[in-house]
Amino acid sequence: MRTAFAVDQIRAAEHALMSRLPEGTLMTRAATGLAVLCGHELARAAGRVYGSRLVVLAGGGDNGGDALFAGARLAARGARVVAVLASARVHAAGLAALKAAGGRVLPDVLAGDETWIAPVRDAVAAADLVLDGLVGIGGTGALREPYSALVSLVNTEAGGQVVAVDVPSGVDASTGQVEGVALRAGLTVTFGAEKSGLLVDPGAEYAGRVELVDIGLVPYLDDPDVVAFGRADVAALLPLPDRESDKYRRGVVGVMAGSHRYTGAAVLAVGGALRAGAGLVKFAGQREPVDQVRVHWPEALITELGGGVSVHDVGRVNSWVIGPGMGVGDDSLEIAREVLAADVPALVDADGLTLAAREPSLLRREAPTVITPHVGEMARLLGVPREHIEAARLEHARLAAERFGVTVLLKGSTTVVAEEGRPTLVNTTGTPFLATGGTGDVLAGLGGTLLAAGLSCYDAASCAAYLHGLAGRVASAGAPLVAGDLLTSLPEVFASIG
Ligand SMILES: NC(=O)C1=CN([C@@H]2O[C@H](COP(=O)(O)OP(=O)(O)OC[C@H]3O[C@@H](n4cnc5c(N)ncnc54)[C@H](OP(=O)(O)O)[C@@H]3O)[C@@H](O)[C@H]2O)[C@@H](O)CC1
Ligand SMILES: Nc1ncnc2c1ncn2[C@@H]1O[C@H](COP(=O)(O)OP(=O)(O)O)[C@@H](O)[C@H]1O
Ligand SMILES: [K+]
Repeated sequence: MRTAFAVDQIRAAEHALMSRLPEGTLMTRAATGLAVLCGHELARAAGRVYGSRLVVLAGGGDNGGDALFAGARLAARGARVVAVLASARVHAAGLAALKAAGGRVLPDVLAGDETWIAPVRDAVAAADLVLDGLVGIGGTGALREPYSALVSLVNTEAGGQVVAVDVPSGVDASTGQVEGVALRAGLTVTFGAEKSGLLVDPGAEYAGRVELVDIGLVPYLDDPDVVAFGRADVAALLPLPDRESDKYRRGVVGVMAGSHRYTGAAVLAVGGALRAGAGLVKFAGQREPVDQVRVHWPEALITELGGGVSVHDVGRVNSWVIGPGMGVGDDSLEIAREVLAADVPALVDADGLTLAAREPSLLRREAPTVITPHVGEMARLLGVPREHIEAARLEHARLAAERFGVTVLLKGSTTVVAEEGRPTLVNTTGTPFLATGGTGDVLAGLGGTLLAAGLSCYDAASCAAYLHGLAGRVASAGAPLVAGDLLTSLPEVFASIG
């Protein structure tokens, strides 16, 4: 399991650790680790450290100090290092070390004219590696000048590897938010512990690959702010059938999905539930989706609603999945009320969430509830513009979890799972090829089966996101996928988790 922390947690741990060590020890550890990793990058890109070209961007805080000391170490190994100073108050000892090792300083960025632009651009374009020590965890708000101009220049002109020191400048280390410009790194070398903002978009996208340098902070950190499951975490939670299993013990999933317009949603949600290992799937819906589910999944038990047949006729289930393609009319609202009145865990998706935005009491249940909104559905539920949600996924997923008292799986480029009292989970599997109609329906079925098998909402949502993302990768292999391909890939994914 990967763990990540917010800036105030890092600061508290840093404070506790620093009080036991001679001054400067942590920066020495950080800069040493940074220089080693940059050395590897240079060896890979330029074939060697000696003679390679390095540009160090240094801001006015300790982030700049780290970069200058790392630059000094690489200069001592024969790299040709030039520094660009973005503040009048750069780390004095770091700058002195760089100069003593043979590093040079480029023309004054702060002079107030534009004479610095051409030499800095040429140096950045020719560099084998650019080291971003402008702003780290001390950054607040959108980057100011000249930082933002330097970052824009590196983003457009860098010909070689770009390495962010601790955090890409312009990315909020706690939230991953970017106001204005931020540095696009190929590698982020972070110190002590991962920062939450490196795991969640947009920050994660700017960070590139993340390498951690251990500086001894771990014993001083409290519970993580954010976690990411790995294969072993999912394997430990996934229920596997044993000799005593029968279909009822494995879990009976009720699926309420589809409508005459959206028949496919029903087929995909039932497929997701079956392929995740449900003992039994009971499908309830209108005639058209019923006909389609019958054709595609003879394994499902079917209840056709209407004509005096209601949700009660479905009988006992261990969990409900409700929403994909079910429609948002008054009939659907009545059905949603009946389904969500059941005292079993429920996963509410898609149209179920549009109905809940209209009638929030639908989500006020005693039994455990997972909601799986995409950004548009989340915008309706919270009444905020979707751009705000995309910019601050952690914040809005947590807000919805608190406001509705449910577990929230917010879908999208970074899927996050939020539940009060638990670290927010960030899913690291997946592929942008999942952005195609119907893939969310498969996820809903998958999550419903894990709930029926007895997993908590948090575990079911987190495992479902992980498995769904892997299925996307297997199905896509770099090419477009269709939602049905996920169902074909799921057996391989489950087998690989073992
Ligand atoms: N944690 C640890 O254990 C260890 C941490 N270490 C390192 O310390 C780093 C934190 O250092 P830090 O506290 O000095 O802050 P830092 O990130 O350099 O930023 C402050 C500077 O940025 C500027 N600035 C801020 N916002 C800005 C904006 N929007 N636009 C423009 N400028 C902006 C701000 O300017 P000012 O507001 O002063 O004008 C000031 O100059 C951390 O990331 C890691 O690298 C390691 O050395 C050892 C172990
Ligand atoms: N850019 C992206 N990168 C990775 N996964 C994505 C991206 N966009 C969407 N997804 C995933 O694709 C799925 C889409 O689900 P959803 O929006 O509900 O579609 P539908 O309603 O058509 O089934 C979700 O699992 C979501 O996390
Ligand atoms: K930085």
